[in-house]
Order: sequence, then structure tokens, then C-alpha cells
Amino acid sequence: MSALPDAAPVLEVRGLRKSYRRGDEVVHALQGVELQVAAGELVVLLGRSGSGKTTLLSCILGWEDPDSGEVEVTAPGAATAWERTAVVPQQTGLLEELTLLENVALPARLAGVPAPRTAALHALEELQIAGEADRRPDAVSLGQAQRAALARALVVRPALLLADEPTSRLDEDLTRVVLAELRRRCHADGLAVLLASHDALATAYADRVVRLAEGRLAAG
Ligand SMILES: Nc1ncnc2c1ncn2[C@@H]1O[C@H](COP(=O)(O)OP(=O)(O)OP(=O)(O)O)[C@@H](O)[C@H]1O
Repeated sequence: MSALPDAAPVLEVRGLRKSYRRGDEVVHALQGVELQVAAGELVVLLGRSGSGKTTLLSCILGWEDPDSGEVEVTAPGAATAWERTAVVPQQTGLLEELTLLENVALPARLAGVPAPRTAALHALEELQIAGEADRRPDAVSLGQAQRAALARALVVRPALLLADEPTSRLDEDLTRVVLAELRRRCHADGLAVLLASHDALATAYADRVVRLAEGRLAAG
């Protein structure tokens, strides 16, 4: 399955504005952002450092309140917040007391995924990180932790995945593994992905590329 032009959007962002005050200066991070991501679509969000990518993802997640504008996520089959919108933040947010496998199995269990440990192991295998399943986050590399965080997001089969630079710590081969797996999930399962990246390689796997500059989005 690939996104159809007339497919109902999973994510709709309308007129999003967000400014920050820094001393006497006002930073206009988002200045009327419009965006739709459909089921089955992998959208790559490009933009220089400081262009507002993280601010946009944070407003979509409700981690930050926009000054104005609307965000709508439509996920009819989602029973929990995780199944609606999953996130891979820049800081992975893995729980240090748990192994990678336990970190991935936890949301699976809470979301009622059948056989959560098996599902978690499978999600780790797909991202070539199952060999580290019994290690804790402080005993693996940042790139391995990043892939575990992505497995944790994908294990509940969310409608929408927001990922902030999920390949920033990976070499080219592993970046390709991660991007190919994301694309497979989009096209096979109807997952909608918004992936913020600096990496030109990401555009090769995208259905659509958008670029954030001066607080506005344009086709990339
Ligand atoms: N809490 C804050 N207070 C003040 N300014 C902020 C705050 N958060 C972000 N900004 C400013 O808003 C702008 C957008 O920042 P944002 O982190 O969204 O950019 P980004 O594109 O994600 O950057 P990077 O790729 O480096 O992560 C920048 O000018 C940044 O300095």
C-alpha cells in the first residue's frame, strides 16, 4: 500500500504559529505551517539546524502549546495514545533500569499487543539490534539506543510516527536499514511517518519531501 492522493490524512496541521522570547529578541520558529500526512505516506521534513523542526514535532505532540493553529490526528483504530501517535525523540528517552527488550516490551504490554516480549524481540530484529536485547541503554552505543527507541515506537503499530533525526548516530548502511524498514511499515501497514532529518539519504526513501525555512513549509 502506498498513500493515495485522496487518502484521508492521518495528520493535519493548519496555520501553526509559535514564537519564543529570548531576552529582547523574539524568535518566530513557526509562522503558519500547513501540513498533511496520509496513511501509508513517508514524509521527510528537511531544514537547517534551528529552522524549527523540533518545535513543529513538539507542537504536534502537544509537548508545547502553539501560539495559534490546529493539529488533528485521525486514527480510528487506535485505543491508546501510543497507538495513535508514537515518537522517537532526539534524546531516546529509554528507561535506564530496563534492558532494551524490556523497554520495547513495556508499551507493547500496556497497549495490549499479544505476546509482547515476542513482538518486542521481532521489532528489535527488524532493526538489527536483537543481539543487544538484554543490555541496558547505558551499555550500548547511541546508535543502538536510537534503533531500540524506534523499535519501541513501532511495536504498538501506531497510526502516526514522528521521528526527530532517528538516524543521526548511524552509519550509512544502518541508516539504510532503518529507512527501508520505515518505508516498508508505511507501504505494508499504512503507517504515516513524519521524519525530521538533516540527512540527504532520507529523501531517497521518502514519498514526499517538505522543507522548513523561515518558519514556513515548502515542497522540498
Ligand atoms: N525553548 C526555547 N526558547 C527560546 N528559543 C527556542 C526554544 N526552543 C527553540 N528555540 C528557537 O527556535 C528556533 C527553532 O528551534 P528548533 O529546535 O525547533 O530547530 P530544529 O530545526 O529542530 O534544530 P536542530 O536541527 O538543530 O535540532 C531556533 O532559533 C531555536 O533557537
